[in-house]
Amino acid sequence: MIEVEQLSKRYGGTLAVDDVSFRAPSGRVTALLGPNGAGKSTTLRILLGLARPDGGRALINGTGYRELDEPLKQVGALLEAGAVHKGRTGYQHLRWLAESNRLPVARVRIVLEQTGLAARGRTRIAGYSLGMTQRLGLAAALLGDPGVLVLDEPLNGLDAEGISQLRSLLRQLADEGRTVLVSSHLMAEVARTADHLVVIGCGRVLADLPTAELIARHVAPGVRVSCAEPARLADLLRSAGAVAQQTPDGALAVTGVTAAEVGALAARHQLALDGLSRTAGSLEDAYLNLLKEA
Ligand SMILES: Nc1ncnc2c1ncn2[C@@H]1O[C@H](COP(=O)(O)OP(=O)(O)OP(=O)(O)O)[C@@H](O)[C@H]1O
Repeated sequence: MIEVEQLSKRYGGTLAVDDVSFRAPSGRVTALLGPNGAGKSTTLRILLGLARPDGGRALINGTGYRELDEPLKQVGALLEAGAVHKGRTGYQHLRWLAESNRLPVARVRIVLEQTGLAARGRTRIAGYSLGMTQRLGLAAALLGDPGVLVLDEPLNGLDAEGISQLRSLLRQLADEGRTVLVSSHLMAEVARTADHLVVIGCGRVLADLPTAELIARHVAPGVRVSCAEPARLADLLRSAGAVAQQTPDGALAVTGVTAAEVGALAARHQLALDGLSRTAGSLEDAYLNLLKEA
């Protein structure tokens, strides 16, 4: 369990983290989501004892990181690609980490397997792609078999297959009862992985809610309509107070009116419709709306 309580941190004139509170319970994938510079890394660095807060506190299993017993067995962390010895192989790097932290060396093979690096364990890190370096960081985080995982932008550099594998791995780790906290600025990718979102912008919490609720609260369902005279229909819809935008395929994406109202308006003006359907708002739209509202 992770608890962040009224955390703040200032760097000169910048309030990087401004009274941030949230919880990440065990058994759940929680995403800390926000644009670049929102304060995600600073929050995670404080949580991991790498920066001191000006106010508030961040606890892991009820304790500050620096007070944890055998921290690597309790918390696995992936921060921005840290210092690794590029001349070593992935296997050697993890083995060195295990030995220097008194962790069982048998864990090395397990985490290489878990992160899809088993076939590249004997390759020098200098030859790793960004995605492979990211997997190696994740393998290092998992080495102590920790109950809490804190991963800063773990999706960065991964290709579609890597993202899908990471998603399954995070889900599995949470299903095993672990606490998984992931930061990202990529709404679409995170939404399919996380159960719960903590959205931050300019150092403040803008939303703290189940992923599914974000759509319901922050995006209006819309209508998709196509006809032979989209520009005319768009004018009519706008006069009726709706927001209508032409999509690349020539249809109109409309919000602010129901599908029935669009149908009735078209009928009144004798416009034949080719298609009319309701659309759900996308998470990406919900996220952008939320940031805009803030
Ligand atoms: N060590 C530092 N010294 C000065 N300013 C900093 C420092 N670390 C962060 N900041 C500033 O604090 C704010 C929050 O940065 P932070 O890195 O926490 O955001 P972020 O959400 O993680 O963004 P990104 O995705 O770009 O890393 C930014 O304005 C950043 O410039």
